[in-house]
Amino acid sequence: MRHLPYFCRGEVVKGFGRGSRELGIPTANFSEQVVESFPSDIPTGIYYGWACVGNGDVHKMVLSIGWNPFYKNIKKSVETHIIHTFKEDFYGEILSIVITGFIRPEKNFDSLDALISAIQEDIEEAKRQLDLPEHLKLKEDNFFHLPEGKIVNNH
Ligand SMILES: Cc1cc2nc3c(=O)[nH]c(=O)nc-3n(C[C@H](O)[C@H](O)[C@H](O)COP(=O)(O)O)c2cc1C
Ligand SMILES: Nc1ncnc2c1ncn2[C@@H]1O[C@H](COP(=O)(O)OP(=O)(O)O)[C@@H](O)[C@H]1O
Ligand SMILES: [Mg+2]
Repeated sequence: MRHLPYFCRGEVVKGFGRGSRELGIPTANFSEQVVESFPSDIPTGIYYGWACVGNGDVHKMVLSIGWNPFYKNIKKSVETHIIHTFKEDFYGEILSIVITGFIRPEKNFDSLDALISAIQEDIEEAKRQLDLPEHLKLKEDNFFHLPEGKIVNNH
């Protein structure tokens, strides 16, 4: 895919609160400004890559870009589920991500359980793909060691 790997950094803001409450899968949502900075021709859908909160460790992640057809959102969102258990929320912190691969387009589902199962499969797929050398090497990218506070999107 032409835009990948895609590097992005931005503040974590509040979404609808459904990720943890309804799905049991929290997603760190980027601000509208960061969502608008994404290339308009990057396909909506589910991606995987690496993520780090503030100056923390780099973890595997899955990412959703789009309108969440199951919930029929009016505004496009970019949401990262970090494959790691955090002790606390991190609203207001700077999240740095590199998107390295595409999994599938966004879909609608007949039930909440079907959506949750699909996301769990995405997480397993992301874990497998990110262990491959071509994706693993981006975990060590200098992007994750830039001085904090500097907002850099894809450069
Ligand atoms: C890996 C992953 C895959 C997702 N796939 C879909 C999808 O196919 N269709 C959909 O409507 N929403 C999908 N979502 C988005 C969830 O609906 C969304 O994260 C949830 O509504 C939480 O939103 P919130 O952050 O506003 O609370 C996906 C989210 C993740 C992390
Ligand atoms: N592993 C994780 N991945 C993403 N966010 C997490 C994780 N663990 C805790 N969080 C916290 O949960 C919040 C997301 O939960 P969510 O229910 O999706 O709420 P919101 O709708 O406000 O995005 C994140 O902003 C972050 O502070
Ligand atoms: Mg969220």
